[in-house]
Formats: sequence, structure tokens, C-alpha cells
Amino acid sequence: MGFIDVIKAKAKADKKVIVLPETEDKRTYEAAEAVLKEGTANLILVGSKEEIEKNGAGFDLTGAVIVDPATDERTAGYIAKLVELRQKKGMTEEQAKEILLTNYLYYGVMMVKMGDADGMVSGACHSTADTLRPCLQILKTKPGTKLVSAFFVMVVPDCEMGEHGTFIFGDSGLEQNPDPEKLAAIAISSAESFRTLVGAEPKVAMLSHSTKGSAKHADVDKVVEATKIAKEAAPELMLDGELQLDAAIVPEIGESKAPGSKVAGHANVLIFPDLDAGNIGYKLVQRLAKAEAYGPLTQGIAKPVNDLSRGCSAADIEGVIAITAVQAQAAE
Ligand SMILES: CC(C)(COP(=O)(O)OP(=O)(O)OC[C@H]1O[C@@H](n2cnc3c(N)ncnc32)[C@H](O)[C@@H]1OP(=O)(O)O)[C@@H](O)C(=O)NCCC(=O)NCCS
Ligand SMILES: CC(=O)OP(=O)(O)O
Repeated sequence: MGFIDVIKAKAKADKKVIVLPETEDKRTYEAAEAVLKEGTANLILVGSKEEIEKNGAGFDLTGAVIVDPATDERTAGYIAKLVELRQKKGMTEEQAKEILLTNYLYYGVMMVKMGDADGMVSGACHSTADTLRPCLQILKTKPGTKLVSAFFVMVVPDCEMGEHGTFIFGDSGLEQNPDPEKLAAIAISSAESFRTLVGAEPKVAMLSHSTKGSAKHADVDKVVEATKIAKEAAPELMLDGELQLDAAIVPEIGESKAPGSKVAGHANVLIFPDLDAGNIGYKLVQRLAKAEAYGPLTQGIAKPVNDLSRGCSAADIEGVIAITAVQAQAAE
């Protein structure tokens, strides 16, 4: 079985409730129909009942629960809770009401916060900033974590590198220019995500345009420092840097450029030095190597809420729903 089939089987074994707030997008219904048919999750669709009936016409949504914020009896409680959570940021009751009645992403996040759903998937027709901001503001980081970051699971066809073609790319979605401490935190979280989702031992490469001092620049120094911090914080983790991409994943190049490294040539978790590299890198592999790309998935957050690219397909949404359900199982 491939990566996503294993994830779907896990999701089915202990079904979770996932919220889909993008009820204006046809791909949401296409994905919802497939998820309900396969039984990977129970679904809540958030939006105006009339709009959902109109936009979802022609799809079999049997079993999906429709939640209309304008009429749902929980809305008043969500408004009060949002005010309580964001009062220090100046949020008034009128503002909270306006947000929750008009922005279904905020409503979906409040359903997760209040325990009325186990996770949320959004981002097919909203930018990453608009998708993740409500999660960061309302759900916050999970205990023991200071940083939320984002990663992709990449499944490259006909590839023996990584974990038989499966990799995690981090951060490819959220932290724009992480300093060494943040880069180290992204690496450690990405290793944990790899264990949870791929079920294999992570081998983490801290990527750079330099391998073991072959180039000199402040950008290289940042990755060297991040590698040092990560090794100190997680000495048991197989992690090395700074490594160029070829040295990280091609065994013979790893051996020649970084002899003696346990990670070089065998990395399955790739940590990019900044979001430019991470976001461009995942899209290159997705589009040119025709890899499956699931994400941006979040890590370090209190409850699972995951993003999508606006370029995603319904099958990508279906995959991310199953992954979100498995993250919810793991968080229990
Ligand atoms: C996600 C993002 C929107 C957050 O930044 P922002 O909108 O400027 O929001 P703020 O900095 O005001 O942060 C909002 C809240 O989230 C928190 N936060 C922001 N980044 C965080 C992180 N990485 N981890 C934990 N909390 C974070 C802040 O502390 C703040 O909390 P508060 O409001 O309770 O004080 C921003 O990092 C971003 O735009 N990232 C790039 C996304 C993108 O375009 N990706 C490319 C496509 S995938
Ligand atoms: C992940 C990502 O790049 O998202 P989008 O394509 O929506 O900007």
C-alpha cells in the first residue's frame, strides 16, 4: 500500500470529525463525497444552508452534518468564547459576532477549539495566511511547543530515495525566515511528524547551498547554527547539516561530499533554510516529478488544522482530510 492508502486505513479504524468550511468551492464537495463513501472521516460542512444546498447539488453528501452559523444554537457560545480568548487583543462582542457569522474559517476553528470537531481542513480557496491566522490566534501551540510550523508530505513516484520516495519537506508553508532556533524547532517537529505519519525512523537533513563548509556565507552560518541547536536539543535524532540537496538524498554523493555522515545520502526529512526555498522546492517536485503533495500540514499546534494549496485537487483535499484524522488520533 502507498502512503495515502495506509493513512486512509488508519483514519477509517477510528473515525474522527473533520470540519470543512470552504463550502463555496466545488472541490470541497467532490472531496467530501469521496471521504463519506470511503468512510475515512465524519464531516461537518460549515456555511449557509441554502448556499450548501446550491453549491453541493449533484454530490452525494449523505452523512455530512451541515452547520449554518446563522441558525446554529452553539453560535452564541462561540461568540462569547472568542471574546474571552481575544479580549486582550481588543476583540468586542460585535466584532466576534461579525467574524463568526461571515468567516466560516473562524467558525470551523471555534468548533475544533470547543471540542465539537476533531480537526479542520481549509485553504483550497483561501491563502495560507488567511487559513492559518485564525488557528494560530485561537488554538495556539500545543503544550511544550513554542512554534507552529508547516510541512508537506511528498510522495515521489518510482523513487527509491527518502523512505521509498516518501519525504517530509519543512517548512514549506508558514515560517518565512526562521532564525536558527526556529529552524532547529522546525527540524525536530518535522522528525516527530515523520514518525507519526510515515511510521519510519526520520533522517533529517538541514539543507543549504553548502555541504560541510564548501561555501561561506551568513545564510550557511544560519543552517550550521540551527544544526548545532537541534543536535543539542535532540541528541538521539539522526540529523545532519549543512547539506546540499544532492548530498542529502543521493547515497554516492552523500558519501563523497559528507563522508561519515549517517544522514547524508539517506535523508527522508528535508529542512529548507527559509520559506522561499521550501515553498518553491515542494512545488518543483510536485509539478516536475509529478509527486503527490499533501499540505501544508501544521505541526506544533494544539489541535490539527491543516491547510491546502489553492492549486490543490479534490484528491489532495481527500488525502489531507485523512491525514488530519490520523493527527487527531495521535493527539489523543
Ligand atoms: C501565518 C502568518 C499569517 C502569521 O502571521 P500574521 O498574520 O502576521 O499574524 P501575527 O504575526 O499577528 O500572528 C497572529 C498570532 O499567531 C501567532 N503566531 C504567528 N506565527 C506563529 C508561529 N509560527 N507559531 C506560533 N504562533 C504563531 C502570533 O503570536 C499571534 O498570536 P496573538 O495574536 O495571540 O498575539 C504568517 O506567518 C504568514 O503569512 N506566513 C506565510 C504564509 C504563506 O504565505 N505561505 C506561502 C504559501 S503556503
Ligand atoms: C502551499 C501554498 O503554496 O499555497 P498556495 O498555493 O495557496 O499559495
